[in-house]
Amino acid sequence: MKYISTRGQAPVLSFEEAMLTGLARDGGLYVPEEIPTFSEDDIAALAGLSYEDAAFRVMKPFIGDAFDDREFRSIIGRAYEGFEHIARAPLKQLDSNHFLLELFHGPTLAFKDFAMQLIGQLFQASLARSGNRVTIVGATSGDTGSAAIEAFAGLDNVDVFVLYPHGRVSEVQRRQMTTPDAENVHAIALDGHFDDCQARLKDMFNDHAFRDEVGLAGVNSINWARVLAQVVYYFTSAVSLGAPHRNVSFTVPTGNFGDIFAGSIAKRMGLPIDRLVIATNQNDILHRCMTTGEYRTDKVIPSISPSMDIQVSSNFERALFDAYGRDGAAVAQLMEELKSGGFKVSQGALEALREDYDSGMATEDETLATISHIAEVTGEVLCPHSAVGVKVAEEMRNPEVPMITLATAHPAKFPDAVEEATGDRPGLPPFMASLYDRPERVTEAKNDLAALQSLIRERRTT
Ligand SMILES: Cc1ncc(COP(=O)(O)O)c(C=O)c1O
Ligand SMILES: N[C@@H](CCOP(=O)(O)O)C(=O)O
Repeated sequence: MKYISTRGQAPVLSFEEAMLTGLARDGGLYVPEEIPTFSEDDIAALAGLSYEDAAFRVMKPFIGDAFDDREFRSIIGRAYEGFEHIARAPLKQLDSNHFLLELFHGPTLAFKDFAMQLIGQLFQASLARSGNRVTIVGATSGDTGSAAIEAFAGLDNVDVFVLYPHGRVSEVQRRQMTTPDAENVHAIALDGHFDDCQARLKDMFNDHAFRDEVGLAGVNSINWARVLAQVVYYFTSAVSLGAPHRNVSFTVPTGNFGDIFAGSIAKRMGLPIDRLVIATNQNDILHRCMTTGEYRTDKVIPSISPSMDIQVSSNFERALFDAYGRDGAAVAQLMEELKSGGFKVSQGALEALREDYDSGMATEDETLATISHIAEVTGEVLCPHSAVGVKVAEEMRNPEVPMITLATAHPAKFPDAVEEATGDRPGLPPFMASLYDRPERVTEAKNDLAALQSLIRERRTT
């Protein structure tokens, strides 16, 4: 399996190389040259398997010979052993044909753990073999950063720097990033919003001298391995509702477009997905784009679902690459136009996007009302991101096709919003009980590339 860049000008890489490289050297994102397909029998054979066994079968065709089967199985086993739920990603029924896929039973209580725990193990195995050292820099609106710090804290051969928007993550998210005391992890509160963090991260990758000097690696969904690990739960959940003999749809609370893009990969592999619904909060650039064809950035408006307060949606580039017939030059041109505020998607590409995706948005009031209504009717307490998904799913769903909404974080990560909606403050699980008592360690930084690069050079232990 080979990986190519969405901008068509970077070296073609193997899985392991793409995983360690992060952003392609032409500024694009790596995608598989071809998507492997599963037959109906392959999909049916996933029924009844453990999450780990299903993960092995779904991911194996993408990794080639990077890890032998024994090693890959044992990496997967270690990645998911810390999850609190035996099913890893359990389904809950909300209504006759609406299901919630709970993705928050990992160590940092968000869907990011599914990929990050795996990547931590993959990096460790690969770096131990090569003896190389890397500096991981991540950009986060709250959940990727905590998951990355949890996955890489104390590991050999790796330093992790996480840029988060100062004052724009929840207290639980911040403490998850600032309280671990391992010397190789560093939380940086950037004076800006998430898009600034992600832009500086991409600037660092595009500064080839710097990336080579520090051995820069990425664990955002820039990294194909992140997307790949997220493909698995589309299969396990659809199969448990009757796939391949029954179609299902998914609604995905969306910001950086990695999670829903993983769903589109599952569909192209042969999983019978009827609709993939993009659900956004009031930062609704993706919904506006799907509706009008105009992708124009606007001011980020802080919301009660802060992890989705994103305007420059990184993985949309991967979807555009496919929608433009895998024309790297066309994608590079669009990304150039994005630097000055946005672009218009061609009619053909928009039609291609609409073949795969529907979209909807939830206002702040609708999000709160959904948390309150669902708690009252079903007893399920949603985090605000998941509530955005449930609200949009209810609007968009076809009663004939089961709808699965991804519940992307635990409500206890966003207790203020949940308390406002329900009157009850959700508590953290016992294993995180000391979070509020631990000392915090954080560096405040300006939104300035050179200053950030100096900070990373100074603090790196490797
Ligand atoms: C809780 C939560 N829900 C939804 C999203 C959106 O996911 P994606 O960025 O993959 O679209 C994020 C951020 O990634 C998140 O942290
Ligand atoms: N919502 C994310 C933003 C970064 O997304 P990623 O999937 O590219 O890592 C977060 O919580 O940090």
